[in-house]
Amino acid sequence: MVQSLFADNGSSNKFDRIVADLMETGLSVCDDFVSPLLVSSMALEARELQQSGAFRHARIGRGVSMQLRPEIRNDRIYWLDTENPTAIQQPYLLDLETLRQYINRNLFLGLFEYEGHFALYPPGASYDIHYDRFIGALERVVTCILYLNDNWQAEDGGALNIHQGHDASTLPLPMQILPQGGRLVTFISEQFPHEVLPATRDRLSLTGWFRIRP
Ligand SMILES: O=C(O)CCC(=O)C(=O)O
Ligand SMILES: [Fe+2]
Repeated sequence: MVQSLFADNGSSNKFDRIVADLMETGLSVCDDFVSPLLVSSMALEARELQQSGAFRHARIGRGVSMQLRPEIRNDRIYWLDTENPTAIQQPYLLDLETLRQYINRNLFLGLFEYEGHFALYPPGASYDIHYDRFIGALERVVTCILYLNDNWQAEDGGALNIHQGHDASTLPLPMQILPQGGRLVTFISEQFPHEVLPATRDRLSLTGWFRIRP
């Protein structure tokens, strides 16, 4: 069953619920967005890519100002080829396409395409507080993070810490969200500064953004 951590608005499906949360608060946490079987298949695919050396140290910034800054961010990433998704990625990307259409229909954001990467945070790795939408990445409008971890416990750490942004929020912020497998966190990128806290075990996710035309 799909559960929303926020208001039960009586909507019938996960896309309606996420859209209702986005309209109300700018942020949605949807458990079981993806089935456990698909979570483990995607996690296995990410592991195989990592073992074949396909992951790269993540950088910050964009274009010429892109740089390695491990003191700010030290996860490893692998960009999806969304034009040629693997059979394992396809069901999730199809769901994201449905979500994109729901968001456009209800929030009129004109979201145009999706970009995303697997991210692996080894134990102790973190990502300092930041916005996903900034000068140089203004086309990123909605952030979607799918977690791919089995049986995550609070004592494992690694929470996504959502902070108060420029505008007052109706949410109780800061809010910590654990990277539980199958959980999708969606938020308006410019609305929430956020950080990834260090974990005691590997932390795997598929992070992406719906973009507008630059
Ligand atoms: O993995 C997360 O919980 C957040 C990752 C993130 O903030 C990013 O990649 O921009
Ligand atoms: Fe982020």
